[in-house]
Amino acid sequence: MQNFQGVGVSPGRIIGSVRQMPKPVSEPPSGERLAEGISPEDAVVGLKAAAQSVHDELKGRADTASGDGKAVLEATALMAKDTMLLKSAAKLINAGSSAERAIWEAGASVSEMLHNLGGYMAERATDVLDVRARIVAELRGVPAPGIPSSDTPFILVAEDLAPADTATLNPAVVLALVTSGGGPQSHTAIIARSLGLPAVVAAHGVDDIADGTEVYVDGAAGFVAVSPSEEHRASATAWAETSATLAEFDGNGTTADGHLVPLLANVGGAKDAVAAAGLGAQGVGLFRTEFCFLERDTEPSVDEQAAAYKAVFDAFPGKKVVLRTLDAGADKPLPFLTDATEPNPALGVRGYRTDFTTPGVLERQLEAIARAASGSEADVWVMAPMISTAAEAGRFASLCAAAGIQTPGVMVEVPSAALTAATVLREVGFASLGTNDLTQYAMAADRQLGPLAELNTPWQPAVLRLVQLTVEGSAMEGNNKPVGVCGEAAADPALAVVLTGLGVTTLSMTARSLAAVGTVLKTVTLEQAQELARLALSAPSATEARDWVRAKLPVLEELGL
Ligand SMILES: C=C(OP(=O)(O)O)C(=O)O
Ligand SMILES: [Mg+2]
Repeated sequence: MQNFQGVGVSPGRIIGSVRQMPKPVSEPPSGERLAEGISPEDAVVGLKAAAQSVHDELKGRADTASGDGKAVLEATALMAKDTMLLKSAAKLINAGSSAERAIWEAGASVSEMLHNLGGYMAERATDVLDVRARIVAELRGVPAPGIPSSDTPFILVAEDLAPADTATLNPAVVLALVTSGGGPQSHTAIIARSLGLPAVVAAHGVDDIADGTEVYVDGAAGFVAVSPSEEHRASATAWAETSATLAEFDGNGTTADGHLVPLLANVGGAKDAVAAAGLGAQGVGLFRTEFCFLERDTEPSVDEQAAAYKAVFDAFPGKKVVLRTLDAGADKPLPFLTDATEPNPALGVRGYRTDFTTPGVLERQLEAIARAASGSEADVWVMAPMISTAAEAGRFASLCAAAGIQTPGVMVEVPSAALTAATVLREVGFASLGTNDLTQYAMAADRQLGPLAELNTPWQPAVLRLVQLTVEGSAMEGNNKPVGVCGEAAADPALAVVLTGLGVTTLSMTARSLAAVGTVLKTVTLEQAQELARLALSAPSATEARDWVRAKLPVLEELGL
């Protein structure tokens, strides 16, 4: 039996068979020629056959899909038979190029042409690149790129997942996620928690597990075992039973003694918002607006943005919705705002800083938000990501005021903002702690890197101290501005108790975690939460902070959390 130890990022114990995420298709070498003995005619016939089978595969998946997914798959399937694409590839083959290189180059020119046409056509540009990669994979006889399609449920093993993979991940067939890379705050972890899938990241060596191998995954312990034992089977069955009995969130975030901590949801668009409202979220604490436009390489119009935002506001009439302005860059590139060649993107022009290099986009976004808010019944708050100084906070507040937005705020996710919270909060109405980035920057550890996963946990006492300083800063000079948490820390029930003890006013998380956090929070008084916060702050390491706090919360073990 072979075991792998990684970092558990989303609880759940399950047994299933592995499917590896295929490696991205590499570019055929420039100038690659037709192999000896293959005539251009034969190569063209081979190319057409490969294109046809890519078309048939995508079409087959479209036939069983529904909604947005169906439309995307149908459009991509058609692209595989696009005459312009195949004709220009055939021309290159006739001039001596290999079929792989020919379709690669033809795909690049068709994609560029669509991109230059703008509007709807420009959105098809990435479909062409997807299709050419699939055709090359078919010609090479290797698996198609992207999340494997399957009718039978499987455990997805990957190096890491990109935010865009979410769109094609079907939670009905993916049972759990395991990655060899990725940190606890990576997008794989965020996606897993939002889908309620057990997940383990930074599990070194799992890339070598063969497709079809049966494994046991424990998403709380960060453990993966090949050839599950009887004990593992019993444990997976027990989890299936307890997870079904965890009471639904009753829409009232509170400690045992009635100290209210509203539990809000993190959403990326209207679909998430509707689901979150259904799961009892008391509002939205983080609306990641960049998630509405991840596939876009042109700036969405004000009308288009207003429609996307209003659809989220409409899911929460009379409730608070905290919208975050575009947080492009680093792990979430948006081609119309970010420079893909930056040497160090996490420390680069991302979040609010894109306004330095691409002025105008933020103002147009604020205009769209104001328009959407004025036609909705939600209580809309607006915050900027990656604020580092009080001056930036002040400028953001002025831009909001100019757009008619009443409640400006900031994300506190850069340590400088936490350390100067008193002056930052003088400029704006509220703060929301982004513990994912706050951890990455406090520990100088890229949140996407598996080998740094141990550093990259919000249980680090240094991170908890920054949370405490932010809360203290907010109370100084009579500011008393609300300070919430919207990083992944809020979704960890034990850490949610600690954060409450540190004095944060709201906790925002993936809606799937509301029930667990709500249940555990109700088992402690505010005073007990404060005691646990002191305990965590005094720990010499993240592991001890977590272990010490968990030992005082036996309810976690009882619920399998
Ligand atoms: C909530 C956060 O923002 P994101 O994960 O989108 O960077 C964070 O950094 O904690
Ligand atoms: Mg962040």
